[in-house]
Amino acid sequence: MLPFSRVTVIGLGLIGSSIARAVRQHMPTVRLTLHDADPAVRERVRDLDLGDDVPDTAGASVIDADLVMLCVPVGAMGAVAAAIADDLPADAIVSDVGSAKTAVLAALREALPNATVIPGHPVAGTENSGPDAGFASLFTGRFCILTPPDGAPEAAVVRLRAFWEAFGSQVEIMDAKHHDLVLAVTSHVPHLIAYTIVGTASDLEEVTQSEVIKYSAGGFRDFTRIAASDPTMWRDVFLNNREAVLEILQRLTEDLTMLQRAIRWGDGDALFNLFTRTRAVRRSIVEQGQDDPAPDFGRQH
Ligand SMILES: NC(=O)c1ccc[n+]([C@@H]2O[C@H](COP(=O)([O-])OP(=O)(O)OC[C@H]3O[C@@H](n4cnc5c(N)ncnc54)[C@H](O)[C@@H]3O)[C@@H](O)[C@H]2O)c1
Ligand SMILES: O=C(O)C(=O)C[C@]1(C(=O)O)C=C[C@@H](O)C=C1
Repeated sequence: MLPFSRVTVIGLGLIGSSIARAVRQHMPTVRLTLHDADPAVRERVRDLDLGDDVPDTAGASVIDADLVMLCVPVGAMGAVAAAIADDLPADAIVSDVGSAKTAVLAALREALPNATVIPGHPVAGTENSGPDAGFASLFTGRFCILTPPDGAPEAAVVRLRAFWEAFGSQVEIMDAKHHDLVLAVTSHVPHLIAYTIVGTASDLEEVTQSEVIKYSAGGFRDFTRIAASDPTMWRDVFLNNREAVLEILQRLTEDLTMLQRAIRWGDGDALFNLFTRTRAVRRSIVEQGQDDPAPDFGRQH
């Protein structure tokens, strides 16, 4: 049996449009209602025929929903929740896909104090944005982390888990604060490093823009992919996961200083030992199949 029969997705960019496509593919009988604040996006979503209905207001899109999935930038979650508050059915489950969880949970609970709110985060994405960037298999073989607050109804968590598992995601349950620390290490600070190195390279007066493009065949090219990620989304992630990001940045700064000293004083052992350890990390990720864009978690889809 399907966990939900009337799903509303608000925010039809990369993630929202991927969810819409995955719902169509894996749950074709679900009634799918889609809304985006941007009229051009709504028009495109209608052209792409991603849902059954594309109302012009957020309120109208949730009137008979049993699941409302918020797929807007983290900084817009509170405003969207406030916009649907009057029209949300009492038994609907509200979830989201935001990359930071503590701030989103607080914003959703403030705007929707009586609703069942179960935040989530599919750990899957690309550097692209908008309704054309989405694809149905984005979540297949990827983790989706749910961060239910204390006292969240277990039945609601079970239904949301079933929703993501239908897309082939592996669902994990985590405390929101712990999520934010883990993701600061594995996603947020790595993006900041990519933004920094690409920014530094393009600022260097001795190196021209054309040389940056010409010689970016190797590692730098991988950084440029990450540094092409959506500016609004990432501005909001850093402003809404301040504490954890600053804590990890402090650690990173200390480690960089240690490396600076090793290079200055010719301490080859320190460099060699670190690089040996990091090579082992990469190899264990590859062995676990996590470098594969769609590892098989042993489930039939
Ligand atoms: N891009 C990724 O790799 C990735 C991965 C996992 C989670 N996320 C999270 O998913 C969310 C969406 O990211 P995305 O990459 O799909 O962004 P996106 O820029 O592709 O799409 C966001 C959409 O939200 C719409 N929007 C903005 N404010 C709105 C509002 N107030 N009401 C209705 N619609 C509004 C925009 O018009 C846009 O169409 C973010 O919270 C992000 O942190 C992103
Ligand atoms: O592969 C990418 O382009 C991503 O950045 C995806 C990525 C990540 O850091 O892993 C980015 C943000 C998310 O919240 C989840 C996934």
